[in-house]
Amino acid sequence: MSEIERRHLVMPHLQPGMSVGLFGGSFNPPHEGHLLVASLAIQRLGLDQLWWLVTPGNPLKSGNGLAPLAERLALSEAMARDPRIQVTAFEKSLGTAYTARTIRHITRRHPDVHFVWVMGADNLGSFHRWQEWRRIAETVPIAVIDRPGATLTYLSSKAARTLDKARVPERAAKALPRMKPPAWTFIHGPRSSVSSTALRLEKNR
Ligand SMILES: Nc1ncnc2c1ncn2[C@@H]1O[C@H](COP(=O)(O)OP(=O)(O)OP(=O)(O)O)[C@@H](O)[C@H]1O
Ligand SMILES: O=C(O)c1ccc[n+]([C@@H]2O[C@H](COP(=O)([O-])O)[C@@H](O)[C@H]2O)c1
Repeated sequence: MSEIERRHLVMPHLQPGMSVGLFGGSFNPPHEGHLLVASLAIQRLGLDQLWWLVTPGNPLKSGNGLAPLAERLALSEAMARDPRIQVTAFEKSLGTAYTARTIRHITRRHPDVHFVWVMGADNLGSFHRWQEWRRIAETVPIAVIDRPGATLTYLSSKAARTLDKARVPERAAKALPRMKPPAWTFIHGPRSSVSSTALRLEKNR
């Protein structure tokens, strides 16, 4: 295992009462869109920390073309300069790529911290295919950040329809981390149309 992987296997340090965003992704590679989501979430949700959770591998994506974890970590570190952003790969040490298991582990270990799952609007469209997605929504509040091409996803996605009654207005976003789940909101703000897929295609051209 590389040195950078080893350094990122430990869960970041926390204090009781903190509000912490959990921003999971492949980051293959990380880009400006991720930074925009991170800063918007920190600002609008009033977060003390945002964990940039670099996944060992999205269970719904083929591993084809997935850069090594060490490379994705190094690029993420170089990009996320805000001290409130903690780049971590501790899911690898848990031996899971499933978000439900990650969240169960984190919330049991830190019952005195207010966690909120952060994801782009495109992920809301496939959220109902994630393992134990209902359990995730019952365990932590969720902030969905607008993304070009996915702005209206919340109208059509199975998860959004199922969780309709748990949706809170965007103006209540600051209170979201302390709300009893299920609770979710959709956050609008500056958008970026960058994607890792486009960057990989450009690189291989
Ligand atoms: N430009 C963006 N705007 C809003 N959310 C984004 C943006 N890019 C990525 N995200 C969100 O960041 C998280 C991690 O995404 P990921 O690392 O898969 O990047 P991606 O650009 O979507 O990658 P790929 O094109 O390979 O699917 C997801 O929740 C995704 O919705
Ligand atoms: O737990 C699942 O079943 C699951 C299915 C798809 C995606 N996820 C998680 O969603 C996050 C975003 O993944 P990605 O590849 O869209 O960046 C990342 O943390 C993945 O591990 C989780």
